Amino acid sequence: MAGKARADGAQGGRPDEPGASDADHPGVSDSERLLFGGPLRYDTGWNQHSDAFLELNFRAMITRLPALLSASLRLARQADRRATRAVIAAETGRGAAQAVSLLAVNSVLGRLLAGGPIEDRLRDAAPALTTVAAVALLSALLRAASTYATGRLEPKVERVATEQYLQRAASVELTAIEDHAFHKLLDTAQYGAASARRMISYATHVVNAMISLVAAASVLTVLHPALLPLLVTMTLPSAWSALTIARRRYESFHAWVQHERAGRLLASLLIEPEAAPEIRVHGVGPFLLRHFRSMSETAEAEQARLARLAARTGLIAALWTGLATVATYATLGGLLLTGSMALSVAGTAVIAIRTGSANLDTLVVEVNALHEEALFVGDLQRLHSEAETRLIPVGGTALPAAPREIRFEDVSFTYPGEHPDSRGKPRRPALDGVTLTIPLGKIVALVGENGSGKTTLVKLLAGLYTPDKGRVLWDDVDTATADRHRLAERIAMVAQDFKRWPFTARVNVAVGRSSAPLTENRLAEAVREAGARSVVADLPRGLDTLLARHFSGGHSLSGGQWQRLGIARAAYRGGRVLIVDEPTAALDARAELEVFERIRSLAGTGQTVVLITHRLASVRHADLVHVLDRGRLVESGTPDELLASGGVYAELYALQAEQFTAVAERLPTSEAG
Ligand SMILES: Nc1ncnc2c1ncn2[C@@H]1O[C@H](COP(=O)(O)OP(=O)(O)OP(=O)(O)O)[C@@H](O)[C@H]1O
Repeated sequence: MAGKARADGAQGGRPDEPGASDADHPGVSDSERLLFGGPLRYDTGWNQHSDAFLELNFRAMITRLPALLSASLRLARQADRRATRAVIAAETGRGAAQAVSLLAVNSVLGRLLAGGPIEDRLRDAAPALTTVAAVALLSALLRAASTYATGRLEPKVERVATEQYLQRAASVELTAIEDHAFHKLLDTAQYGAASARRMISYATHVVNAMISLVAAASVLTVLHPALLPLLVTMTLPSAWSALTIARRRYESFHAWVQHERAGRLLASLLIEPEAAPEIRVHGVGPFLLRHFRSMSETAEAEQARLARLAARTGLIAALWTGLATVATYATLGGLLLTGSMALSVAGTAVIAIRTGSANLDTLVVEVNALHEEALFVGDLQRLHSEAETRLIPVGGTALPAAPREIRFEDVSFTYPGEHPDSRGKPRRPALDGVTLTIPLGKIVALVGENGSGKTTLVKLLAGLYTPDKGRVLWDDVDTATADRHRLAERIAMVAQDFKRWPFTARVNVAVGRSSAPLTENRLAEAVREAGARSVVADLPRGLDTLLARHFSGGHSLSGGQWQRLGIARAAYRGGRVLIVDEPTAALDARAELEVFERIRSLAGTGQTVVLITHRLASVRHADLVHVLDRGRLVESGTPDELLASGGVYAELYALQAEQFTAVAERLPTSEAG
């Protein structure tokens, strides 16, 4: 199945069913076959998920409903208690008003169809008629009250649900965010907040329809017990059809959510400024557009499949309802003909049947809509419970106030999941039995070829991951049991791909310590320390320049300028341990020297610097160098010791030095030429 559009389709036309050939799937267009593993094998890499399918059946849907309903009630109460109470009271009142109204109509009909002069009959019916009018007025007032309270409640519910969603997303471990299954849950659950909002009005309609239905059903039972089951038979088919269609839609949504996300990503790639140069120079536009169209066409085929099934289900239900309606009215006719029912009672029965079946229809439609929304709110709840198990722990052992060293003891770490290029083969460990020491207050450099595990090591150091095996110790305190928030407070990090926030330059620096109020002096000092003063001076509005080019008034920075702001951010944070991953990759030669000079002076102030760099000439001022190779520590020592030992470091150093020597040797010749 590798290289095919796994789980990017739904049942029927789904391209991910085991053992199915492409020919079985009319939903998969030729271009998509190319995208996901045809002759060109232009696999964009989004098709590697195979989720366990949802277990949904009719009974499960019904039994889950109360729990989901109460969840939405809980949300509503969290959002606004008073408005929730007002909605419940108004809807209950409206339902009761309908029951009273039906009974009053029954009484009106009874009086009008009784014997005696018409004046007397009208006079007798007058109180009941007044009740009908009063109840109608009350009902209108309650409806207005409910509309107002619901309108107030809905946006609040959405806000509370969204906040809970975002809060969960921000407080889980990095491994959860990087886990594709959890990410899919984040994807689907984002619709839960809007669904929770919509559930409120559906829930009010359900409450209202249920009470009205109970009223109509009670009146019918009193009139004749045979009429009630017939009413139920009339409405069951629409219930079945609506729930079946909803279930299919939901299943399809789950199967296609990744596809949909990929489609949106393709569309956004076509318009994002960062991709624009390459799209034009490499002509990537038509490629992306072709795949966007192919993905959209596949999604359209799924929509068509759902529509076809919905039409068929609707037809079957309509046939069934028609037969039940005929049976109901035939029964009523039979009762009249045999004299088992008076004409006035039959009149009320017709009204009750019409009201009852209208209520049942409403109930079915609203319960169905409620159920559909509840399924998405259910995703939100699943996210909450899943996030609960993956939260960054709060509290823990205190770290020593003035530790001497950080020690990695036989640390191994493997990224979760399979190796992306191999079928079912587990990933190789990114770190494998690493034992090393980081003395605090010194400059420690991590060196090694691409993929040797340097970034992974500093992520473990920062507490972003915990080791699968071994320990990371601050003196004698194991970071696995330490207070993670306190640990993070001691770390400042300029990651390789540090975030370029679409905010002002000021915020981009101060976000390094967003929990404390912004201090201008500290900010100026951080900008100076990072050598970013010239960068800020060149900005049209200095620190207040918006660094988001696609916004009006936005400005863009070069990679090197950004890098200095990143360093300023870490300096502003002022953690005890400063981790810098490739700090000079985008800097010119002069800036590089300057940055290393500053990094050295930071160590002079007692800050520990953990430096990852490929520029070995810059490492010569480090107090200690650890060399990694394929996840293992292969050498440790001062730069001079490592050069003298003639190992991996010396070899890499010689390779870099050779390049300069070769160029230097060629220079006079080329100048002469
Ligand atoms: N988030 C991740 N998920 C899965 N595998 C990862 C992840 N990050 C890194 N890896 C894998 O872990 C191994 C070590 O990567 P790491 O980024 O630590 O190396 P590095 O020494 O910092 O490389 P470079 O010098 O290129 O930055 C690599 O094989 C890489 O593919």
